[in-house]
Amino acid sequence: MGDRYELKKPFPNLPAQAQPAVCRILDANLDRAREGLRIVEEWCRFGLDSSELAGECKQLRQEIAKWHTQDLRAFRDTLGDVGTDLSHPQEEERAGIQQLLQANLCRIEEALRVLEEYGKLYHPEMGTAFKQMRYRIYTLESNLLGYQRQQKLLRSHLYLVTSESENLFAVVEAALQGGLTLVQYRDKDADDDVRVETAQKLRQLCRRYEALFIVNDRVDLALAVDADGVHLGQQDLPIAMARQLLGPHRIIGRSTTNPDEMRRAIAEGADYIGVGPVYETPTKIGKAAAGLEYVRYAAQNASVPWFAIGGIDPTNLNDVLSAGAERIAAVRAIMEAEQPTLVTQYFLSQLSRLQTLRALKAHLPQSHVQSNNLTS
Ligand SMILES: Cc1ncc(COP(=O)(O)OP(=O)(O)O)c(N)n1
Ligand SMILES: Cc1ncsc1CCOP(=O)(O)O
Ligand SMILES: [Mg+2]
Repeated sequence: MGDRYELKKPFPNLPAQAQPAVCRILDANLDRAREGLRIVEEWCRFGLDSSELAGECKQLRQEIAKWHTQDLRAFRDTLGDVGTDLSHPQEEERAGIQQLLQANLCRIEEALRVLEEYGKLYHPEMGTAFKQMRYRIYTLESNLLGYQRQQKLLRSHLYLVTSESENLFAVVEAALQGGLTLVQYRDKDADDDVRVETAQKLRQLCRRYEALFIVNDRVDLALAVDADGVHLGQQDLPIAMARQLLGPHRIIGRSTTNPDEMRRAIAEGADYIGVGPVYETPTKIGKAAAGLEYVRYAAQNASVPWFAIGGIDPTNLNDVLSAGAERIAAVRAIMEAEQPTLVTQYFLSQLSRLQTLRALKAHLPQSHVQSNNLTS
């Protein structure tokens, strides 16, 4: 195909009086699809640094452009278009990047569907071409969502695992206000109807703050509420089985208490692992501490993001970080805090200070690190 699609035989069946309207529909939707793609492409390029996803958007834009011939543009009549003033209130406000992307992907899909249907009247090959492009958008959407999740996971250094609480939503929201980006819903006792309702509400809350939402133990519940992923312990479903059920783009985390479990979790495809319990904890009675030794082992050997967990609070955080942790998970320290926002901010500030220090150390000569006491 050249730069523009060659019109071998436009309008094989359509009466002449309907042709201008169809041309205007095609012209408007060719524009709409490309505009939407450009918006998604910019995020893939500048927000996610993904040349692969940006490249797919660009290719689709170029394929659409080939159909946008002069014949169709010639029918444009913007002044006479009764629809130019119609805008949806939701177009005026976007809660965040996720919503912006979702809205534009939806716009592209709608435009491609219109092009598929009306295109069949215009040219024998247009319907099939746009149907294929619509399926490519579905794939793009799913890859984009998966990529976004992985990026967010990489950027998350603090993980709140919830416990039953009368103030569950208020505490989680307070932590989100403090900058938390990763939440796990953990409830070992509630009935399923309560679990579904609670998970749905937490899911909504996390969405509002653009935080990842993970469900503990239950793949079915994670799917039912469209969670970003699931956390599985050693006694829960095998990772391969969970992956089959969840598809390629949701996050799967696995608990590990020793090097052997770590090796297996990573080999089986866990996206992240829990490392602990670092200290004995009343949140998990009867579970022996794996200790700081295991944290040191993880710092040297884990090849996926890992969260030190178990008994971590502001008083011992420094010991855990000194053992090499860059990510931590906590239940009581946040769920039972008088000021969950402040504790969250404290954890995050210490974790981010550590990252800065380690990045600095990696770029400075060793003599400078020692003489300026930049050890952590
Ligand atoms: C981040 C994280 N790490 C470890 C666990 C513990 O999971 P598991 O061993 O399955 O125990 P329960 O939480 O199910 O009691 C976790 N939940 N999160
Ligand atoms: C769920 C879990 N898995 C290992 S330790 C732990 C509980 C951590 O809770 P806390 O932060 O209150 O000690
Ligand atoms: Mg479990």
